[in-house]
Amino acid sequence: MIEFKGVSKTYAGSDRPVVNDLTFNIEDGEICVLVGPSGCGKTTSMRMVNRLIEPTEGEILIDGEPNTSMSGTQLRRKIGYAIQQIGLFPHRTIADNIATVPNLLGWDKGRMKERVDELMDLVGLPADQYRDRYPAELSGGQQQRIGVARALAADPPIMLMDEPFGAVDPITRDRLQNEFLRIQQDIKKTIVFVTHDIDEAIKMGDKIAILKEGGILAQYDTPENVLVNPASEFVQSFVGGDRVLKRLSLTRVGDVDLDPPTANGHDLPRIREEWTLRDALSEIIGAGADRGVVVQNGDGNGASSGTITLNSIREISHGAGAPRG
Ligand SMILES: Nc1ncnc2c1ncn2[C@@H]1O[C@H](COP(=O)(O)OP(=O)(O)OP(=O)(O)O)[C@@H](O)[C@H]1O
Repeated sequence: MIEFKGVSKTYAGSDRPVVNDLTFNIEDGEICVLVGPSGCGKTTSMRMVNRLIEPTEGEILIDGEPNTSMSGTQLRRKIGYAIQQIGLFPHRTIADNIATVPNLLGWDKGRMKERVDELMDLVGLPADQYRDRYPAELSGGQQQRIGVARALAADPPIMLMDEPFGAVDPITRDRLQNEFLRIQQDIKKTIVFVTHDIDEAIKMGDKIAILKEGGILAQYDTPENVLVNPASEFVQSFVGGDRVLKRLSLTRVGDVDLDPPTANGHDLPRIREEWTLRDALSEIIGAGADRGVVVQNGDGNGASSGTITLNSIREISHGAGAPRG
């Protein structure tokens, strides 16, 4: 667990904190997304975890121990770091880039090679094809995968990720996010993830910490609760007007109570169980129908497990209400 306890940061030469009295806990195996407008202190907050920046007040505990009591080597072993600018070394091969931290930790060559191959496989770039290339020979999306692999290299329990999928087009970004969520199901790291994009925060976060100007924590909650019960006008406007749609993108068709299969459903749109309600809504409306036939497997030809209607989607979306208090 990572615990922020009354953490503030005021940079030298300024009289105003950019991070102000942050107190919250990040549970093991969870992705906590720090999100908020530009300059609200997201990166500063994250970099205090691995002590690239020291707080002026308060402390950060990792598994109950203040991070100030840990050596540089201990912090590197415990905490991986992936950033938007990627920071791959241009004159080192992909394999050497990924092995940066194991190298610093003095791993032997065989163990390093094995780990590099395993990670390249994990992020979907076959080692025999890519290990000896240089960063400039990879696309932006491939470079970001390598950035993530490098951060994972020494198998740290904690990962800090600063806009790790920021510098690519929206489609590649969506793919990288999905891949990473799939990987996370297996590796279960404790992750601090910085983004300025609320949609990314809602998609990636088990919890979201919404910061506002001056580094003040506006709300810390699950994506669902942030959408349903925004704690203030600020959170409500930051989350945006299409909260109902965002909420629908949190729920999969397969997770809701369906109506029974219809007998004459040939003309109805096919809705896959793994789709989100938002995808289902768009497919049903696009087909000019009021319901769709839910099918079980990915190719759309599977057995029908039921019917989903516009009415039931509307009922589910009703939870998105006014701000609390
Ligand atoms: N080394 C520094 N010295 C002085 N001020 C700094 C320093 N680093 C950041 N700041 C200031 O602290 C504030 C918070 O910066 P930070 O990078 O943490 O914000 P952010 O929320 O990550 O922003 P962005 O989304 O734009 O990256 C900003 O006003 C920034 O100008």
